Amino acid sequence: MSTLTWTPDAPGELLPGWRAADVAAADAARLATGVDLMAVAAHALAGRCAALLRERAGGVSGRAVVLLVGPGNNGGDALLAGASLRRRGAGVTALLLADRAHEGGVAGLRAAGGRVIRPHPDDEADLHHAADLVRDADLVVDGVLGIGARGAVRGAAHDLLERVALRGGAVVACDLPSGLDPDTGALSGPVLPADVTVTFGAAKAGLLLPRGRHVVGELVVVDLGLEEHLPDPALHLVRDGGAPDLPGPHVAVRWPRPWRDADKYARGVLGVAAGDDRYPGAAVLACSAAAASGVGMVRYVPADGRAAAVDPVGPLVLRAVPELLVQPLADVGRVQAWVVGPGVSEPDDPRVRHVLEEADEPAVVDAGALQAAARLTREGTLRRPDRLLLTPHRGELERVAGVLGLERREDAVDTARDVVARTGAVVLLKGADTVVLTPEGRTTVVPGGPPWLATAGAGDVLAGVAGALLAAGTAPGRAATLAAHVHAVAAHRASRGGPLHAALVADEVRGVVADALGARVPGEGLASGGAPVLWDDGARD
Ligand SMILES: NC(=O)C1=CN([C@@H]2O[C@H](COP(=O)(O)OP(=O)(O)OC[C@H]3O[C@@H](n4cnc5c(N)ncnc54)[C@H](OP(=O)(O)O)[C@@H]3O)[C@@H](O)[C@H]2O)[C@@H](O)CC1
Ligand SMILES: [K+]
Repeated sequence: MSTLTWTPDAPGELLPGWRAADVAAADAARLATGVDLMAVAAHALAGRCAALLRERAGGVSGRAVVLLVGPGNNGGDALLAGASLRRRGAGVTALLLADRAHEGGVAGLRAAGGRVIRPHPDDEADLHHAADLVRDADLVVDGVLGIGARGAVRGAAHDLLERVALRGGAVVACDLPSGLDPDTGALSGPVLPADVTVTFGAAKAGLLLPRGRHVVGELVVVDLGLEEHLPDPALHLVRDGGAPDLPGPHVAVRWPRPWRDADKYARGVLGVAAGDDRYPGAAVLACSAAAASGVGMVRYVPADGRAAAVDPVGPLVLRAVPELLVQPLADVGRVQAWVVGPGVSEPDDPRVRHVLEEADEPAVVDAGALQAAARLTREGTLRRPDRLLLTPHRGELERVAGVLGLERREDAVDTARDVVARTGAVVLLKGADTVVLTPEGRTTVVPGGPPWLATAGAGDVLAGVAGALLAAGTAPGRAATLAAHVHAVAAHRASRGGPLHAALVADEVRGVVADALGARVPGEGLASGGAPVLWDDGARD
């Protein structure tokens, strides 16, 4: 479970993240206006450090603070914050871990009465002493590297971090945990996981991405007045409602809700082409989750064009969702969206061919239909990919990329981006966190469910929720983000810290959506007064 929160409480539902180069350019533009950004940054950093010391060590005065200082301005921030903490009575020691250090910062700390030590990188006794100081500190400020970092931390800082990485005391990262790539969140070398990361000007994308999130702790974004100098964000992170089991405002604002006299078609009719003799449960889970998400009706389409009377899966699905219709592909009535692929084991299943090559309705393409989508892309016969939402986990994504002949990438998010570019469909990449990427270039990170959610059938539930949203007219990118968030929140509820299974997650979906929408008056339609039934302003988030 991620502990990432952010303050000050952002008014929006989404936290934007930028690339380091964009933030550096905005920094430079803002600096040119004559503002002393480092002073503002250091002041905010010192304030958060003092608060953490009060929380964890009962005060600031007399507490031991160690600054890990690298060669650049990141170290300068830490030194100036250290000077401020020293003036508040803390004992502050700076460990200079590179061959140079920010001069103004060193002078500032010395003037305030702080101690400055430069451990020799090749001297075992020096490093040992430094490691002891770090271990005994009430608070460590990581100012080794910021957005100027290239690769893993090197030199004395590397050796020291390796020795102290598992210490238990409080850690505040200055701008970002050193060793975390500000753009991708990739961690290289030893990294000190932070209790709080105080980041300057704008959240860096890497702080919000799955690979980096778990070492960030609480994220504090310090306002440096960069807004007008920043381009569009590289990505967004969806926020929860204050705890992982509470849905965030994103859902309340965007979930489609029925108008007072909406009929079932207005609510959305979903075709579910899922499950077969080998995997009947996938159909049950997808249909249950769709029903729990507010779909108007589900038409379940059995394998092999079988009639309802002879299909063995139909009775199971009907037991779970008595109001649904079981209809063979040849007789299926009107639907507004599809879920295709969960529990489909035959690569040539006619249901897959129908949805991917003949249908025009939006579709969630999962599991057994993913490779077919890749193959049809290659053959140029995938019908209207802009209506499709592909929902692979990492392994499936690799296979899709393989079928598409894409170059191997180290980071799954990069692979997903390539798949989006090649197919023209939205991709929802499942993992510890979910990442949604759209052809318009929007990337949204949705904090994941508990680790217990890595369980058979979890993806079938997600597909059902997303399918219900597509049937209601929600655009694929937005449906993906909403479904992933509701799914993760439902999983937190189902788990309550313990094991879960997919059917329990499906059971929680209805309550999560109801809680998210609870503030609205039932039957009154949309606060926005928009489209009569369900709304979608076309935004692709
Ligand atoms: N700009 C502004 O207005 C503001 C900036 N602010 C602050 O400045 C920070 C950016 O500062 P910065 O540009 O000096 O970069 P920073 O990350 O401190 O270090 C770069 C140095 O590290 C070195 N180095 C690189 N990789 C390395 C490695 N793996 N292992 C070891 N060394 C490595 C690299 O050396 P090089 O490799 O280039 O020889 C270079 O000397 C930013 O994060 C924020 O905290 C705030 O005060 C707000 C206003
Ligand atoms: K840092």
